[in-house]
Amino acid sequence: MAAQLIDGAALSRLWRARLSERVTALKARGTLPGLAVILVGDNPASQVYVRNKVKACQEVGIHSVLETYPASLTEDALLARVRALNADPAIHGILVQLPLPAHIDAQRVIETIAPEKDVDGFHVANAGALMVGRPGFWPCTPYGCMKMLEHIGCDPCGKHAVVIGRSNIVGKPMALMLLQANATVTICHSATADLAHHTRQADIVVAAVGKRNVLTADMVKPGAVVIDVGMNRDEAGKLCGDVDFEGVRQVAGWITPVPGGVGPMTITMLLLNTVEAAERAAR
Ligand SMILES: Nc1nc2c(c(=O)[nH]1)N[C@@H](CN(C=O)c1ccc(C(=O)N[C@@H](CCC(=O)O)C(=O)O)cc1)CN2
Ligand SMILES: [Mg+2]
Repeated sequence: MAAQLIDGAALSRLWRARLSERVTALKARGTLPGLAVILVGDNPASQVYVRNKVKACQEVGIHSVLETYPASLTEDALLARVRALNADPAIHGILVQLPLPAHIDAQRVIETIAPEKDVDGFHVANAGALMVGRPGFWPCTPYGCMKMLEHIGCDPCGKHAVVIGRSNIVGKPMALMLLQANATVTICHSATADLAHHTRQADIVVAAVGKRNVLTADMVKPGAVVIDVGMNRDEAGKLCGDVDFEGVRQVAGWITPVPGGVGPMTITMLLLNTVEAAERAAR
């Protein structure tokens, strides 16, 4: 039997309806949640993502401010903008769209965002909070994956989860979230000797490499939950993930599509973090 689909767009609609109610409650108490979105340069994919973020804010009643700058913006100028937003009481969340132009030190920019406004969850203070299990902000993509697991009733406790990829924004935080949920976690990466050996043992596989067909049907245990974080283009220019979807869906128990899977949930978790930031500020 073919795998069941984990519909990230539908789950997003559910979450966004709940978030609208939290925004209404905040407004009634005199707080309008505010998100600042900064885009530097003209990366076409980034332009789509920030536009979708602004649109999603409108949907749930969050006030958003989009600031766009040319790729020639200096690092100092960007840091000055971030510091000004840190001091702005109308702004509860600050997001700097990645990637940044090569002359800007992205990590330095992220470390300049006040941790309590770092709704991307990329600041070391938030990464550290996740590491030790303290409250903070969780990075949106892996957070969205956890919500998808919860939604299908997949409790990671006691399960073997294999995360393919070790980036700071997806792979590493994903592994920590699964560990916090009491999964046995294996992290695989470009130097892993026999990837299939690991993935075949997994109850949950998260593919977050940025390369097509990293996971094929022969690498998956029957019934496994497969989450595809990849965002690639095939030869025809069609959007696809890291997973060979047509093959793997014949073996897996659950699978996320691309598009319409993890992507929409990433934006929804940004909304959740922003509402949470405003609620914390209003306490
Ligand atoms: N500051 C950040 N930068 C980046 C992040 C991030 O979380 N914070 N993640 C990615 C890009 N990203 C969000 O910014 C993102 C990527 C994709 C989607 C999405 O909804 N994808 C759709 C398809 C969209 C399309 O048609 O191109 C889908 O999967 O259905 C949302 C957010 C890197 N940068
Ligand atoms: Mg750089």
